[in-house]
Amino acid sequence: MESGRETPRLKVKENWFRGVVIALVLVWTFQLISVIYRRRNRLKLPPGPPRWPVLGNLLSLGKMAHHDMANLSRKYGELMYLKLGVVNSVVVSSPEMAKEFYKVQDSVFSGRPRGFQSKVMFYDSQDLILSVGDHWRFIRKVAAVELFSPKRIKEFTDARREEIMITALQMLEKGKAGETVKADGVLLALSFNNITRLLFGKTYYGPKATGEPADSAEFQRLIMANNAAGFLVIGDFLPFLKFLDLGGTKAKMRMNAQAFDAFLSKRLNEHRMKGPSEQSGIAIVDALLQIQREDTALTDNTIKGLLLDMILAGAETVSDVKQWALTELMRHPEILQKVAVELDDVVGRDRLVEEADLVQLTYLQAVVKETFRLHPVLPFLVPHESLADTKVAGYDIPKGTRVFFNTYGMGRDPKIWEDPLTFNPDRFVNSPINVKGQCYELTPFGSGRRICVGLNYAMILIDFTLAQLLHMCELSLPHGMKPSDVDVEESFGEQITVPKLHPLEIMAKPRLPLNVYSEAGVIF
Ligand code: HEM
Repeated sequence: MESGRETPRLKVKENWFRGVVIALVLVWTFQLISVIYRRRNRLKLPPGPPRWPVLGNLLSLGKMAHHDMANLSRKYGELMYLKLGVVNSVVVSSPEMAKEFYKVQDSVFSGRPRGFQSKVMFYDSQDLILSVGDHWRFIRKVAAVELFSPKRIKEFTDARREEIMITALQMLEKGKAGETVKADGVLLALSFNNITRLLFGKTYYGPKATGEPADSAEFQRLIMANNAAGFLVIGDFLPFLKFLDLGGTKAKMRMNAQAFDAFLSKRLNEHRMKGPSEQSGIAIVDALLQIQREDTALTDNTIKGLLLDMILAGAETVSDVKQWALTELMRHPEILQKVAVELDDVVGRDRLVEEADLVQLTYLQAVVKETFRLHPVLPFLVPHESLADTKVAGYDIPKGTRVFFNTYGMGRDPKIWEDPLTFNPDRFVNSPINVKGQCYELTPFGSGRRICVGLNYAMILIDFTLAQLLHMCELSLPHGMKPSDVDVEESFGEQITVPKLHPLEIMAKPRLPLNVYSEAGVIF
């Protein structure tokens, strides 16, 4: 007896069994591949550029992906297919086609892609921007009804005015000392202060920040670290490279996710302990905690995800739009002059702008629309994903297809706009086109059921800041610089936004009688 050792017969049997299993796996894999292959071949996909094996069209998109998408779709048409690694994608480039996705098949295309970032940073897509299905419906309702209702937005009017005054004062003080300001810095600080004041009742930027200095330093560090990390993870497109961490993006995202989570958990704990303060509106975090007390489906992770959405989606977008608008105004003194004339007609020179004036500032609104058209800060919006197999314009769109709305290309398309490269707000004067998702040639906030939930709030921030700054301040360029020297170079790549590459530099001087400032508490 050879106890503890295998007999030759047993070994033969085992090898035979292994062989059969391997053969079966191979046959099954082969069958699966051929089924997928046959199915793909049967599909009638929209036209698109030739694809490389494995990489597909990944190499067709460079650093300025929105330029490449716009150029390619000029060649391949209003519905273009791109294969980004393993990800089926379509690019939508005409108002008619956008309507098909946003309206006719809104529910089919209401999904969002998932990836490494949504998993580690956004609580496995438990936030609002990245969630789908019933969970999305639940938070969307909370956000639309409880957080961004007209009543709630109005409650924060005083807070918005105060924050804009702080910015105007800062600019005027610099101007008095003969110094210019970099618009990106002051506008970004203003946007983050507006958002965090809405969310937590505190501000974390600038000398007048009301948050603890350590919290302010951490918040600012996190914003910079998040931008530095980027948003693209190659393994989301080429799964066989999932084990790699090119450029350390995944490690950076994990670290940022932990630090954001710690920051947000601290805010939740503080507000749980203190309860709401009603100084100027109930902070959104208090409103969410109140809802949580009545409906436990609103978990801490969902609340934190939603707060993170608003921090990351609602500040840089708003400040980038304002900077692009000011840039175009400084390049076009005749348009700036028309804005000033309107402000003096509507508001006069013996008081400051109030939010109630905005509805009458129709030329300024046209300037903002023209800014959205020529400089969309989200050039292909936030991608959607199809939740089922479907057909569009006779083409097959498989389930899981990513949808990019080519707003950059559409905004510059001569088939849609006359003289599209010229900044001309007059095209929107007496025009029915608005940015509320009903006019598919101009959808900077998207459209349909997933339209930006912060749209009305964002528009007030943009219009009010521009109106107030342009009414209070005489803006000029640095000494020796001509309007034609102001560049419109874009940068792309940090997150999915397109800010101005070189910050706009401006000098602010008072343009109203000095008593108007002192009566409003702005002393410089
Ligand atoms: C100029 C400023 C802004 C622009 C251009 C913008 C644009 C967008 C776009 C294009 C989408 C996706 C729409 C779609 O999928 O069809 C979106 C979604 C969203 N935005 Fe904004 N946004 C801005 C400001 C804000 C602000 C101020 C907030 C909140 C404080 C906000 C919060 C959100 C959220 C939570 C979503 C996800 C909605 C959902 O998926 O159901 N955004 N935004």
